[in-house]
Amino acid sequence: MSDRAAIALHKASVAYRVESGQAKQVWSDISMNILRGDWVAVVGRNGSGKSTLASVLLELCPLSSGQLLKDREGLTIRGVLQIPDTQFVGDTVEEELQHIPLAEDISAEARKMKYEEVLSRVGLQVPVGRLLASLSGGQKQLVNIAAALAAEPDILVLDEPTAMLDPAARHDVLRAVKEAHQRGTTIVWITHRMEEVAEASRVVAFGEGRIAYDGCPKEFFYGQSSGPACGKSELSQSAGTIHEGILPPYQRLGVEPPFVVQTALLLMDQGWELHPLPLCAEELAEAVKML
Ligand SMILES: Nc1ncnc2c1ncn2[C@@H]1O[C@H](COP(=O)(O)OP(=O)(O)OP(=O)(O)O)[C@@H](O)[C@H]1O
Repeated sequence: MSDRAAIALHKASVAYRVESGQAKQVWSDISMNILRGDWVAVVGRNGSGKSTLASVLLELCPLSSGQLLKDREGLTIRGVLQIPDTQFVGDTVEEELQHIPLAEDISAEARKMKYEEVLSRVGLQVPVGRLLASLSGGQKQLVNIAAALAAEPDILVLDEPTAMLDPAARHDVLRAVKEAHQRGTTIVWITHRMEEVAEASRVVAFGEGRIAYDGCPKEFFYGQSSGPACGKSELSQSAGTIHEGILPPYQRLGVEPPFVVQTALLLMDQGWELHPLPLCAEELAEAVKML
């Protein structure tokens, strides 16, 4: 485990028991360090093992072999799972927020105001006494995200947190997670939305039960043309990590790049040199201005 890692996997394998009673191997021999303060985007096709990573990090799924290592006792890890209802412990919004650290002598009124503030950080405005069963899927997901953020964990694991959200709510969640990251929370963000990868300092791509790519987002989308590879020495030690080859990693993994990258690649195909290589609309605008 690297000195800078908050949490690490060492030669980790996971097997699920299936109906026939046999074990189905999902990962084998995965090693990776998640560094303190990292923002890791986890990508890969359906069934490639991303949610299994969330479950392993949250200690909901045991390893069949290998180790999950933490940098210290008491490291706090919170997660937001794909299906919000599976995470609820209470019946009302308020009951989901009761673990938030607050002064013991706080008045009922101040407590209610604090809960409303926590919900408003992700743009959710519902009465705190509202029954969870009466919320929409996206609203339920926002309750879980608000609760996880308010706990101010050392590591926040988000499994497709924006899958059910409208664009405004996605924007609010991204802003709130960025603020948590700036305060020092390490982020592990599992996503199929490639535009969300732009926020990350690092991309880990799963493919066929192993880590198929571990590196920076620019290299993930632009391959060798992104310049010198970003520091990877401390990251994945997976024996199967792929970095060779001419095709950019996203193409080898069969995922579709975000619109900004698609536009940039078309411009580059037509002979334009872009600086910087854009991952977001602001960078694309900057690169186009320089042409
Ligand atoms: N509880 C379980 N029992 C048996 N097999 C499981 C279980 N959970 C997941 N699997 C299998 O493990 C593999 C990886 O599943 P996982 O949910 O980790 O993939 P994923 O990359 O998150 O997929 P998606 O993008 O569709 O959410 C799949 O083949 C899935 O069928």
